[in-house]
Amino acid sequence: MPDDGTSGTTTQSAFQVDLRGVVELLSHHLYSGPRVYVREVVQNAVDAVTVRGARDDRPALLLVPADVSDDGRLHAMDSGVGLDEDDVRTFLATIGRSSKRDELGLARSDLLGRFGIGLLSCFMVTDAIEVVSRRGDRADEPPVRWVGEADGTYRLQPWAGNEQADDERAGWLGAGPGTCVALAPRRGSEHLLSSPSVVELARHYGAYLPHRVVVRTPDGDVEVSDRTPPWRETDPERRRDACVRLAEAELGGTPFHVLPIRVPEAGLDGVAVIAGQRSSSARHGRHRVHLKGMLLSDQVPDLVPEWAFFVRCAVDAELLRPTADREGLVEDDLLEHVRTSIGEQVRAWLVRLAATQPHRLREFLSLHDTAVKALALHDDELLRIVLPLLPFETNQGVTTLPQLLATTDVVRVTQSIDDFRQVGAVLAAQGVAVVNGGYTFDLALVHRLVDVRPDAVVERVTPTDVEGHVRFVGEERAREVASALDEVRAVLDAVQVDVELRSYAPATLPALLVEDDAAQDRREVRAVAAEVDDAWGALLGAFDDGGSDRPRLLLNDANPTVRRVLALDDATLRGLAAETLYGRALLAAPRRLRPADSALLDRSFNALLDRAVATATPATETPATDPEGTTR
Ligand SMILES: Nc1ncnc2c1ncn2[C@@H]1O[C@H](COP(=O)(O)OP(=O)(O)OP(=O)(O)O)[C@@H](O)[C@H]1O
Repeated sequence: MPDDGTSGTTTQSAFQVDLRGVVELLSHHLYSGPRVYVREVVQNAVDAVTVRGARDDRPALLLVPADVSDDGRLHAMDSGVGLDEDDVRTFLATIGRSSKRDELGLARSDLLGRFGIGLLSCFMVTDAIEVVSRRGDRADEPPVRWVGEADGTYRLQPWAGNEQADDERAGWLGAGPGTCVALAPRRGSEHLLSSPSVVELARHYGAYLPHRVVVRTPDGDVEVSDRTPPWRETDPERRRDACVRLAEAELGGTPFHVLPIRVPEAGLDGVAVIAGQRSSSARHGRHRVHLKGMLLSDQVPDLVPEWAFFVRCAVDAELLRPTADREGLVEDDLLEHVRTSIGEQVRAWLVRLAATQPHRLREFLSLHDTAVKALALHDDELLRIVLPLLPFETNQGVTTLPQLLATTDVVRVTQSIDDFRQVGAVLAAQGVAVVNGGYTFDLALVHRLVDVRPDAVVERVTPTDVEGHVRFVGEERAREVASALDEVRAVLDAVQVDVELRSYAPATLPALLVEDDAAQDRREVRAVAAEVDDAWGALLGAFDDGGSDRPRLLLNDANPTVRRVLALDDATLRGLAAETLYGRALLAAPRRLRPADSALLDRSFNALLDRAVATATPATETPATDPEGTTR
C-alpha cells in the first residue's frame, strides 16, 4: 500500500446525492423565472430537429397549450431525432448528461444545449414531466414513455398510447420520429401554460429561429418563428425601418443611429443602436443576444466595451457560448474578441461621421460627450478627430480648443472646479482665458492637445498663479492705509489668516483667499509634529523652513467697498467688515469651513445685519415685545 500518511484500509466512495435537492436547486434557483421553461422546451426541439437533419411535413415543433389540449396539459411535439430506451436512460434520466457534446466533452457548435439540465426548468411549472419519444431507426418498436417526478424519481416503459387513435401523439409519432413532452400545470402556473402566454413566450424566444414553430390557439394555429431579423432584411428601405422599430422597442426612444455590425469569427451579425438620449454609465447597457436564432436574453451584459455605454446591441451569433442559467455569455476569448471588434466598429463609425458629417458628430458629442472623451483618451486617431470638436468650459464661455488657440498661444487649464471658480473671474478680467479642467477627463484631454497640435502650449493654473496678475499697491497708498490694515490683520489673526492689500481687476471682486501647496504642507507637518512625541517632533521640525502656513486674504484696493472699509473711522465696524470680506472669500475658495470660520461668519453677519437694521429703523419705532408678551 502506498504510504499516504494514513493507516488502516482506504475506501473510495461516490458522493451521495439527494435528488430532490438537486432538482429543486437547478429548476428553481438557476433560472431567472418560470417563463424560461418555454425557451428550454423549444431549444430541445430545435436541437433534436438539427440532429435529425431531415424534414417532413410536420412543423419542427407544435405547441398545444393546456387550455386547448384534450387532457388539460401542455404538449410540445417535435419532429426531431427522437430517443430510444437507452437514450432516455443515458441522457434524459441522467442529470448533467447531454447528447450535445462530442467525445471530448466539447459542446457541439451546431446545437444550443450543452449542460444536460435544461429540461429540469419544467419543474418550475409542473410536478411531472412526461416524455414520449420514438427514434427514426426504431420504427418497428413502440415509442418509449418516461415520466420524471420533481422528487428525482422516474418511470420508464414502452408507451401503450401508441394504439389510442384519440391521442394526438400517436398520430404525430406515426408520421415520423420525434418527441412529445407533456406538462400538467402545477397550481398557480396555469396561466404560463395557456395559449396567450405560450404564444407570447414562444414568439419572444423563437421568432428568429430558422425552423417552423407553431402554437395551437382557440383561434387556430399561429406560426411564431421563421421571422427575418431586421438586420437581415435585404431591401435597404425595409431594413432601415425594421431596425429603427427594433431600436425603438429596445430603447424606448428614437435612436441616434442604427449601425450594422458583424463579427465573422463568432458567426455574429446584428445592429448596434446608438442611443438618441443621454445615457449614463450607471445604467450600463444590456443587450439582446440570440444564439442560432434563439433568444438567449435581452438583458445580456458586457457585449460591448465599457466606454460604449451609449450602445445597445441586438445580435445573433453562432459560436458564442451561453452560461448554464442562459442569462449571459461565457467570458472566454471569443467573447473578448467580439467585444473588441464591436468597439472597433463603433469607433470606425465615429471616425466616418467626423469625416463626412461633422455636424452630426457635434450632435452626437452633445449627447454622449463623456463616453467619447473616455474613448479618445485611449485612442490616438479618435483623439485627433474629436478633440478639436469637443466643447470645453472656459472663463470666457464654452469653446473648442482650436477657437481658444486662435486667441492665445498658451492654453491655461485648472485642475479642479474649485480652482476654476477662484481664478476664473480674476483672469477673465485680465483677458486671460482659462479652461475648467475639473470635469471628468477634461484636464487629461487638454494636456493631450500637444499630441494633436504640437505647437500648442498647455499650462496648469492654480490660485497661487493669480498672484502674477494682481498688483501690489503703491508705497504712498500703503502708508495711507497702514494702520487700518494692521487692525484688519489683528482681527483675522484670530482665524490664522494673513492679509495683504493688492489691486486687481475685476473691481467687483473685493477679496481673494489663496493658499499655495507649500503653506498647506507646512500646516499639515506642524499639526503632526504637535501630536507626536518629542523625538519625532524634533525630526519633523528639522524639515520645517519656518515659512507661513496660513492662507492669504488678498484685499482688492480697486474695490470701492474695500476702500470704504479701510477709510472707516469706526474700528469696530471695520473689524466686522474685515470678517465678512474674509467669510465671502472663504465661501468661494476650495476650503472646508473650520468651526472657528463658521463662528466668525455667524457673528459678523449678525452684527452687520443688526447695524444695518439699526441705521434703517424709523424714528417711530414699534415697541418690541419680550418673550412673555409684555410690552417694554
Ligand atoms: N425533444 C428532445 N428530443 C430529443 N432528445 C431530447 C429532447 N429533449 C431532451 N433530449 C435529450 O435529453 C438531454 C438532456 O436535455 P436537457 O434539456 O436537460 O439538456 P441539454 O439540452 O442537453 O443541455 P442544456 O442544459 O444546455 O439545455 C439532451 O442532451 C438530449 O439528449
